[in-house]
Amino acid sequence: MDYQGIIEEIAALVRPEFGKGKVADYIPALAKVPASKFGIAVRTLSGDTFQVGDAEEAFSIQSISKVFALAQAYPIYGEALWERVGMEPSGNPFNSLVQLEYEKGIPRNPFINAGALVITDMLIEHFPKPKTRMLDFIRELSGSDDVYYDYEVTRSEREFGFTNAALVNFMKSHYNIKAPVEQVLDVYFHQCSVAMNCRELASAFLLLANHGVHPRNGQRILTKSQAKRINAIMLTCGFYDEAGEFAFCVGLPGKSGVGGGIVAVIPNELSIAVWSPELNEHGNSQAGIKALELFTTMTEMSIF
Ligand SMILES: NC(=O)CC[C@H](N)C(=O)O
Repeated sequence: MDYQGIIEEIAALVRPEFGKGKVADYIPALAKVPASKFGIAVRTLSGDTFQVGDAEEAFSIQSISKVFALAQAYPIYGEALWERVGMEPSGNPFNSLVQLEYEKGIPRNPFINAGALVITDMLIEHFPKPKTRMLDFIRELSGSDDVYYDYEVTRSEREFGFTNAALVNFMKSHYNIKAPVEQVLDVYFHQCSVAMNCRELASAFLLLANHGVHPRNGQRILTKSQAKRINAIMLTCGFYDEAGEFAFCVGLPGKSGVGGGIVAVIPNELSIAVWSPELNEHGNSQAGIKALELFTTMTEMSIF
């Protein structure tokens, strides 16, 4: 398959999407990123890399980090993890508060903010240095020591993190948060501010195309079943209240972030990362979704 030709064609075809979305500004540091950035990287399990545009430029991965957090917590807590967070799509925006009250402080899934904050709390309970461990884990998976915390973004998240603070406080009142509220927010804001590029992201997500085995050193990080389940949750919950449409148009498990990144996985084959900072009304990359839709259409590859 001529992946290089396909992604180059996609980079040209998505141009009309530019200007239709809006760069995230509720985290002020993200608003500074030029809207015109665009990159795609494809990594195959057979060891090839294909890339186009700004695929080597680091950006804020934001909620894509929720997958890395879950991939650390799941092997430690096993199925007990699901006692504190659910596995159902929320049908609500990523930072929604409403469901939490009806459902007594148990978030719907690990990819909305509330659920990710519970996973962060679990990582704090287990690891003496969860922030260092997060970075080490992502560096190990991506094979790149260049992955870093963008502290300007971390500060910006903290300064305007009132909704996340509300979520943690509410869950703490339901005893679903164990660590101090400030610590949970600190680790979570760091994890969201991880900066890396499309190539590194695509490399890291090969883990989930490879049934939980690190594709380069052969180390098993997740059981086959855990990898399947994380992919299932990416498919049903990875795009919040747009998860149905993403499955409908793209047909792959994936995860987005408000930095404009999206990573998707074709099990047994490849992973693909796209970056374009302008977001649609659901907080997902406008051109990124279009690019992935074109990718599965042109390659005729999806999980369905
Ligand atoms: N959807 C996202 O990428 C949101 C992440 C962001 N850091 C937040 O917590 O609001």
